[in-house]
Amino acid sequence: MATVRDLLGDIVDEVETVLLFSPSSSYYERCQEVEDISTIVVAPDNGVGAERYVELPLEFADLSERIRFGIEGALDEDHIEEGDEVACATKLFDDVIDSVSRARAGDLDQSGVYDLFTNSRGDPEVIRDVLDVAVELGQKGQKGKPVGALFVIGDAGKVMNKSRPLSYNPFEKSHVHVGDPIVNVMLKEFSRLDGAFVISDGGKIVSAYRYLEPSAEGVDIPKGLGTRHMAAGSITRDTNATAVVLSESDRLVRAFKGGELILELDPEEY
Ligand SMILES: Nc1ncnc2c1ncn2[C@@H]1O[C@H](COP(=O)(O)OP(=O)(O)OP(=O)(O)O)[C@@H](O)[C@H]1O
Ligand SMILES: [Mn+2]
Repeated sequence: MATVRDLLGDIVDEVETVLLFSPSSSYYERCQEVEDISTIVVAPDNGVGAERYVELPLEFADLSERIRFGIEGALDEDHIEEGDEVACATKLFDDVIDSVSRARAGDLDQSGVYDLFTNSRGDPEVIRDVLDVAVELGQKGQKGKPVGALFVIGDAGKVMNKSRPLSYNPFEKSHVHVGDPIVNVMLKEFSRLDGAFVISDGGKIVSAYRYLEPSAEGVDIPKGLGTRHMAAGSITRDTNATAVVLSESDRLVRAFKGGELILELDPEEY
């Protein structure tokens, strides 16, 4: 009689590398005791002190996104090589690791999300902080009403040249950065009015209320999205900036880079 283990054990057959997504330290320790495997921890922080580690900038609600990010990160950090068979152990329904997927490194489509964080002009923490603000704004809205917002991160000089002010700039001469709790409150407050926030590579808020005037020629954004998203897509093709948009109408958060939609998040799932 075959057992469930015979049937499902195939998933990890001849696998030499395990990617552990956000393991507890006891789980990580148990993994260290397994012979002939190399372990890579993929998590928001390296609390377990893993030797091989990939930082996860956000907890992807979509499991395949999370796994692709981990594998791309492990490849980029040279923890694994293309063609390696890896097992990915993740939390899906529970707060403990409850699922395993097998993949061959390099075979999955590039997600673009890893690239968004590692190869953008803006620092990865700045992009993450802006995504956090957009997600929070999407969850809460402005006094309960849905609100839209547009953040342009990186290459700020060029972005300023391709835009003009709609109103006085409340951040003129100030030296404030995203991620600072007070600033996050300000960003949410100012998002009631029109236009875009312009943020430097390092996270300094350069301006609010900018009307972007990039050329939209040849920019292909999904149908149904309006001028805010078109402006976001276009500015990232005209400059090396990354754009993060919260939609007032469908309440999703999207990121654009190089003129393309890279990431779509539902704030309700975070
Ligand atoms: N070029 C631009 N630069 C900065 N802000 C813009 C630009 N175009 C539009 N916006 C902002 O986007 C708002 C919404 O415009 P619109 O409804 O056409 O965009 P949308 O892509 O459908 O966004 P949403 O999903 O939030 O409705 C405008 O009121 C304005 O504040
Ligand atoms: Mn609209």
